[in-house]
Amino acid sequence: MKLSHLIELLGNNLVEVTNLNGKDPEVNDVVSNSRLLKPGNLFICLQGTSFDSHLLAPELQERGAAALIAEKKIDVDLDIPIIYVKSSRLAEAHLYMEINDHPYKKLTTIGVTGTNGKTTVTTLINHILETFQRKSALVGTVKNVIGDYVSTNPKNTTPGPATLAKYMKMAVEKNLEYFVMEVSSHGLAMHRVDGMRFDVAVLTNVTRDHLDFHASFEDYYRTKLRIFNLLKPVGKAVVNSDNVNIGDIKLPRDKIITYGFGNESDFRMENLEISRTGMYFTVETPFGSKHKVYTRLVGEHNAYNVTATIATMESLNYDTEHILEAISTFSGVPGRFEFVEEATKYGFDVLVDFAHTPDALEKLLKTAKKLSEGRIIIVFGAGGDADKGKRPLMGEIASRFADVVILTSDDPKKEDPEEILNDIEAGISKTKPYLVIPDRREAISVALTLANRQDTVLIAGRGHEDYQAFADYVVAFNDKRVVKEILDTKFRRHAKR
Ligand SMILES: CC(=O)N[C@H]1[C@@H](OP(=O)(O)OP(=O)(O)OC[C@H]2O[C@@H](n3ccc(=O)[nH]c3=O)[C@H](O)[C@@H]2O)O[C@H](CO)[C@@H](O)[C@@H]1O[C@H](C)C(=O)N[C@@H](C)C(=O)N[C@H](CCC(=O)O)C(=O)O
Ligand SMILES: Nc1ncnc2c1ncn2[C@@H]1O[C@H](COP(=O)(O)OP(=O)(O)OP(=O)(O)O)[C@@H](O)[C@H]1O
Repeated sequence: MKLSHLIELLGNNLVEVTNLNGKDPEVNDVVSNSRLLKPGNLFICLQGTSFDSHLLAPELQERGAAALIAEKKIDVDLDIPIIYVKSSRLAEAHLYMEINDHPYKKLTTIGVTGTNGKTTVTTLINHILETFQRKSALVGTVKNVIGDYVSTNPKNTTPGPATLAKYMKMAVEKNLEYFVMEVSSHGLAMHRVDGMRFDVAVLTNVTRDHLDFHASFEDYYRTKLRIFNLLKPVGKAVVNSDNVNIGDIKLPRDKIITYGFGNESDFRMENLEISRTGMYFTVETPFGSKHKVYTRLVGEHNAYNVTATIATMESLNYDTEHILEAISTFSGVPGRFEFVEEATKYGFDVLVDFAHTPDALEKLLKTAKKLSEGRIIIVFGAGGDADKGKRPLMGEIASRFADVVILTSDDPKKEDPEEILNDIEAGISKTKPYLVIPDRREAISVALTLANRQDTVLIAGRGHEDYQAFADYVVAFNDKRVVKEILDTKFRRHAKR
């Protein structure tokens, strides 16, 4: 394709074009990673979070780039055209979709954003679609599945524009019909999804997280709302109106479908009954029908996730009773409110959960308290290189709801694990027993040893993850596996008779 065609697509992102000299070179591909550059490519330079690829400009020309896109002045003499834009990331998002023939147009696209619940909702939607024998791709934190292509533990929850466009094109080539994806606030802020449009965009909730990246809670909240600028003309917004003020969404009311316990919700929940093995509740639809819902998921937060899913599927014209049948067979996402069944023979419960925000931790603790007849013992930490301000809040919540708190390492990354623990400890009430045991295996072992019959041990923060990342090394670690190993090899307590 001609460079002039790609320039036209930049719209008001375009600032100026230099070095064109009457030429209109042929461009054979678009690329933003220099390691992948081939002669004839249009290269997008951008100021990244750790690297500035504008600095590579002379090398890129030398290696045959047809032209460059830049968002900063390139102060070296080049012969190839330079297209200056306001935002290289925005250009990236649009151009990758263009060269992949806008695959989102051939798919029914569902994007789920929110602080918590994205993986649960996307996985449940995907499960329902599979039950209806619809072919669907799933993209998110735990895995990316596009037909027979599967990648586990992806680098990003929301892939960058190049990978996203590649996945969508793959989905079209594999004759898939749906594309269900998690949309993180980083993804929205970095324009990763700006080149595509959604048939349904879901907002599960916005509570404190990522304030290392976003300037303020307001900025984080507004970033989440940006997903609603990316709807297809037929698109619908599905919103938790108990948490989000729908007046903040700049869409006509008939484009917004709300859900919650509140009286004004379009999909209104009531009569929630929670047990260890699942929940029953009622959902009243905007059409006035009332439905009894059964789900194997546990916790009020999961009632929200299930109802978000019902609203989404209804908006795509699926029959409510069939949706509910499919929901009843969903066993959940690994590492989310997952019991380690091996512990029950000792008379106590062990639960692994991915709660790593104050809100998720509170929801987890409240649910566990409802279900447990004994004490709640919680083992948790906080991830490194991330929002530090949430740490004391998590400490405060843990000591408010749990009987015994054991602070340990989560995923310290480049931070000193002891400092992370100090940050959490600052929020802990000193009137309750708590321990600080940096080694996660040891912390879990102590929690299991302390557990009496009928107690519940919560191991929070790592969920399905099977590693812990430290400054210079990564260790294999999966909470559920470690619990089983400790019970199998070290536990000397008599099993329940
Ligand atoms: C901090 C951050 O978010 N970084 C993301 C960002 O990277 P970046 O573009 O800033 O990368 P960079 O290394 O500075 O490079 C800048 C540019 O130079 C190019 N480059 C770089 C080196 C080189 O030799 N040649 C070259 O051309 C790069 O291709 C890039 O275009 O854009 C990339 C593509 O979109 C992302 O993969 C990458 O995510 C990193 C891996 C990451 O860890 N991000 C986390 C914070 C994140 O995004 N998390 C959310 C989930 C959050 C949650 O809910 O918990 C997510 O959606 O994953
Ligand atoms: N609707 C919800 N409201 C509050 N907390 C929730 C909700 N759904 C799940 N959680 C909590 O968040 C944890 C992670 O759930 P899930 O993986 O579905 O969310 P997520 O948004 O994908 O998280 P992440 O982006 O960090 O991967 C769960 O283990 C649970 O503790």
